[in-house]
Amino acid sequence: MVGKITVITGPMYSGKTTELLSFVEIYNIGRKKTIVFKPSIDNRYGEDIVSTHTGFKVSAIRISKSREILDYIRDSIDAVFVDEIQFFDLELVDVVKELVFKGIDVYCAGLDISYLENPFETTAKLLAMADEVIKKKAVCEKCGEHRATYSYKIIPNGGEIDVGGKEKYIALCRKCLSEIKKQEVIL
Ligand SMILES: Nc1ncnc2c1ncn2[C@@H]1O[C@H](COP(=O)(O)OP(=O)(O)O)[C@@H](O)[C@H]1O
Ligand SMILES: Cc1cn([C@H]2C[C@H](O)[C@@H](COP(=O)(O)O)O2)c(=O)[nH]c1=O
Ligand SMILES: [Zn+2]
Repeated sequence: MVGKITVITGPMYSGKTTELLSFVEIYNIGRKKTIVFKPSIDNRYGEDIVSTHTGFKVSAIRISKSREILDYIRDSIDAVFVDEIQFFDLELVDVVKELVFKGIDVYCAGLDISYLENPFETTAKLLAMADEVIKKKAVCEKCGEHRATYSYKIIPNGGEIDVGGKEKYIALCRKCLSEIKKQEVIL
């Protein structure tokens, strides 16, 4: 038996973690054995927790390197969930392959592009391998339409890897992002 790969992607606030955790619940209701991982760099909500922006939380294992996932895998595990995949090293791709060939379903959630609009490589590679891709949109914080595909950094410092929330990033649609960029050129 082989497992399947599902990747949930989109900008910040688009509901990626909410969707990931709803799949965790579905497996748990079906009395399937699940395990959730997050990168140790993401220290926003405490050490051993994955949380949505609305505060819904589940227990998670914090890891620094993708390969550590394999240390926690037992024969009884039915599904593995990984949040914030954009922060993981590229070896996550091989780890995910190994898991699906063991018959485990793997669900990954994370940003597709940075605020500089560069694709996050680990997400991009997993998207290419996925059996199922769920692309989410957020509400644009400028025009209010449910069309936001970009995470815009309001304080343009701190680098491309920079953990944070609303104090640093907002969700924007393409039209509003292009308007803001035009203003940035004028200023
Ligand atoms: N601009 C926004 N668009 C949509 N939801 C937002 C926005 N800002 C805050 N939220 C809240 O964020 C929740 C989604 O949180 P979460 O699943 O953690 O998203 P993600 O993992 O994609 O950042 C929504 O249910 C909503 O309550
Ligand atoms: C756009 C962007 C985001 N980040 C960081 C900011 C947050 O800590 C996470 C994304 O969290 P979410 O669950 O999707 O809301 O990523 C970053 O480091 N670099 C970026 O360009
Ligand atoms: Zn907009």
